[in-house]
Formats: sequence, C-alpha cells, structure tokens
Amino acid sequence: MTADGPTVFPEFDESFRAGFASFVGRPNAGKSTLTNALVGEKVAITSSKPQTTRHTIRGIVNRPADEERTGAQLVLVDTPGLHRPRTLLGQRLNDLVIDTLSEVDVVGFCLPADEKIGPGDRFIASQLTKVPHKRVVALVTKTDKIPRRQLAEQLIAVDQLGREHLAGEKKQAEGFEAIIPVSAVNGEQVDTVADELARMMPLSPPLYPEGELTDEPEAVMVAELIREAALEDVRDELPHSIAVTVEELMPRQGRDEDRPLIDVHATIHVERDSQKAIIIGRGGSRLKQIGSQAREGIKRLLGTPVYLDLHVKVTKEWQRDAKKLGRLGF
Ligand SMILES: Nc1nc2c(ncn2[C@@H]2O[C@H](COP(=O)(O)OP(=O)(O)OP(=O)(O)O)[C@@H](O)[C@H]2O)c(=O)[nH]1
Repeated sequence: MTADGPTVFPEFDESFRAGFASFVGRPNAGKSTLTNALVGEKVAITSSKPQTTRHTIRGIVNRPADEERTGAQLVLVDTPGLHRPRTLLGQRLNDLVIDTLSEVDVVGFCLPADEKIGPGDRFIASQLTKVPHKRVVALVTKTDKIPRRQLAEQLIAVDQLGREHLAGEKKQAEGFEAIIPVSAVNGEQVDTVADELARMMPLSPPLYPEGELTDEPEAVMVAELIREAALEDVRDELPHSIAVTVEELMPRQGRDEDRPLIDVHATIHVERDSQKAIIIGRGGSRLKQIGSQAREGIKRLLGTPVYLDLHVKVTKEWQRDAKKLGRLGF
C-alpha cells in the first residue's frame, strides 16, 4: 500500500540528519504515547523493506530545517518489550530486541516520572550494556503526573541508574547521553525530545519519502491489531500466551471500484483450552467484541472496510516449541 499522490522526499542539504531510533522501557512506560506525540497525526505505519533494519517502523518524524535547526528525519522503530526471559519465546524476543537495538542509531530509554525505578528498569539497563557503543538517552515520561520537586528527585535517580549501568564503556562512562523529562499528554518537551534525537542522528539524506505508508507486510500490522484487541481486558490472564497469524488479506473480487472490501482471514493461537474459552467468551461474545474492535483498527489502517474472519486455535505449548515458533513467524 502506498499513500495517494506523488512520493515526496523532504528537502535536505548537507547538514540533514536521518536515522533510526527505538524506545525501550518496561510495559506502560509511555513508549507508544510518546511515539504518537512525536509523529503527530501523520502516523506513517510502515514496515521496513530496506536499509539497515528488518523491524517494524512505528512512525517517521520529518522535521524541516529552519533558522535554528537543521532538517532531520527520525525513523522510530518498534521493538517488543525487554523482559526477564522465562520461556524460549521470551529469550528469542530479548535476542530480537538486542538485535534491533544494535541496528538503530539512538535508543530512548523511557522511565515514568511517577514510578520508582525498579528491578524491571534495572534489567533493561543491564541489557543495554549488551549493545556496545550505543547512544542511549533517558526519557523521563509522564512528567505532568508529578510535582516539580519530585521530578528533580527522579532525574537524579535516573542519572544514577545510567551511571551504574552504562559506565565502563569508554564512550558512556558518564551514563546517559542526555536525560530529558517529557509529557506526551500535555506536549511539554516533546519538541525537545525530537531535537535531541535529531541531533544524535548521523548526517544522511532522508531515508524514507514523506507520506509513505506500508509497503508490503500489512499482514504483520493486521496481526498486531488483532492481538491487541484480543488482549484487551485479559492481559493478566493471557500474558504472552497468544499469537496471531493472518492467512489471507485480499481485496474482494468483483466489487465496485468505489465500494472496495478487503477479506481478512486470521487465527488467534492460544496455548490451552482454558485460554481458548476466555478468548471466545460466553456464547462467543468476546470473540465478537475482539472482531469488531480489530476490524475498526484494520479499517483505519487500510482505509477500506474489511470483512474479518477470525478463528481461535489451541497450538499447544507454542511458546516453548521451537518448530512451532518458527511457523508463527518468530
Ligand atoms: N499522564 C500521562 N499519562 C501518560 C503519558 N504517557 C503515557 N501515559 C499513559 O500511560 C499508559 C501507558 O502508556 P503507553 O504509551 O501505552 O505505554 P507503553 O510503554 O507503550 O506500554 P506497553 O505497550 O505496555 O509497553 C497509558 O495509559 C497512557 O495514557 C503522559 O505523558 N502523561
């Protein structure tokens, strides 16, 4: 899928900077909200074909040059969360994250301002040391939730975390390259985050044209939307236990041109019968709800009404079974 209209690369000169950034942080740290705030309305959901990364691109920030700053393009790359691995899948995900992080130019470590630094944060910090020579900035999120004095304390704690974990590397003996407090909700400092990330990008022409949307793996995004809908409200009962595969994603044949419809056939994989029952719900009520929520999201993503056919299947112990993992695309 490409956007309507011509392909337009942002204007650039020799001082233009462009590159990849990735946000990490424990669940709920505010990564998605910050991504959306940075990218603004123009969320270019795209999946990367080229360049250095094979991972999903969440959004592209195109910042034109003005009198004070050079132009830049930030490509925000999505990574799954870093978790203490308990299963083979967990381990693979972590390896994948480390891979991704070694390919991006800058890592933004999101730490909520209103929560004490915990073991989860320290685990992530320790993982970041596995990605040597990496520029890491700390983004202290949700600053609107706390008074200023408390923010100062948190900034000091974050600084200390950086010094403890990111010391040793010659380049990072000072800890984080920068610590930026930000609120994605009231917009405070969002521009500063963009400026700071842009400043750290290598000199490069823009990597993507403006307005480009997905190239081919819409299926990945569609699967993700279905997974999100399925996890809504039951995240605690089904942590990591579900995967979604998309078997078919096709425009319906024989429709009028002005009334297109896309057929999506997808399967939600769970590990156990009990989980299947949760997903389906009484009399199929949850599955219906999942379907309509996912359908809305897919419609927005593709810009076309969709017919969504969803199945639920028990794929036993898929988290631990390497062969099955491969089949599910991990
Ligand atoms: N008040 C306030 N709330 C925020 C801010 N940023 C995020 N939140 C809220 O914090 C919660 C988590 O935000 P997300 O952006 O989904 O966090 P995440 O890190 O992407 O979470 P995962 O997808 O679980 O890894 C949501 O309820 C957001 O609305 C902020 O700047 N201020």
